[in-house]
Amino acid sequence: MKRPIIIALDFPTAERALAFLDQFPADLHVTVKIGMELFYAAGPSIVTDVQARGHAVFLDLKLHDIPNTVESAMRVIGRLGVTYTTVHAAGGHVMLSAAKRGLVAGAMAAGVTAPKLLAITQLTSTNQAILNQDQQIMGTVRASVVHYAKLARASDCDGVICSAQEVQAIHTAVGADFLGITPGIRPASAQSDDQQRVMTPAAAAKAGSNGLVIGRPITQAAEPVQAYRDIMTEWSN
Ligand SMILES: O=C(O)c1cc(=O)[nH]c(=O)n1[C@@H]1O[C@H](COP(=O)(O)O)[C@@H](O)[C@H]1O
Repeated sequence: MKRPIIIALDFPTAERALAFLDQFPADLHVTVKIGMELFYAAGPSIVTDVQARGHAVFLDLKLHDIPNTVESAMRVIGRLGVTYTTVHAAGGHVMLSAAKRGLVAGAMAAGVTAPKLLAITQLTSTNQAILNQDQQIMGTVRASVVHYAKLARASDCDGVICSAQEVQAIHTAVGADFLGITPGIRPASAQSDDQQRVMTPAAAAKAGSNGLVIGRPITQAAEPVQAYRDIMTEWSN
């Protein structure tokens, strides 16, 4: 399976997001992530606007609620024809299974392929201190991430979102066919920011990442298309 670079379209309006995206030649067929900021601002029409330009959509709404609510919301998302969507693994087995059920039912009703369901493990902004003190989860970040990956696999998810630092351990624990999609990607020269568990594109490729999620290193670059191409070169070599 092709390993995508997923551009996080973290913009406050549809106009800005689409103006940014329209710099990319249509034949590049980039995959873009629509997250909470853009979706809440622009509504579901932003999904069709991006799809109409020939790009695949990762709809990242990180659902985390009671199982019945998550299943109903996923039934709606399942109809949209997106390629990936997300749920928080911390919601537990019953909620994760309900999410999958809702997605499949929605996709079947609309006659589209069901999105791949990715469970958020520990956010890449979480470090050891946040895990142990704020979340009161003892043990290492890696152990918590691998635990959530096992839970996600047992709950019929297609993969997880994690740091590239944990991908190898996840593939060893639950199988190489389980997707480990990795944000927190930073070129070696980047300044530090809110991301805590970071890796370069080349290191993520070597670790076995199944796809990169990248926002600011592309969206805030002076030349976004060139930045995308440079990361693609590093990722594919
Ligand atoms: O679910 C995500 O996409 C996600 C999970 C995670 O653990 N860390 C993380 O950074 N993300 C998202 O990945 C993108 C990263 O953006 P940059 O930090 O700008 O590259 C943002 O849209 C985040 O919402």
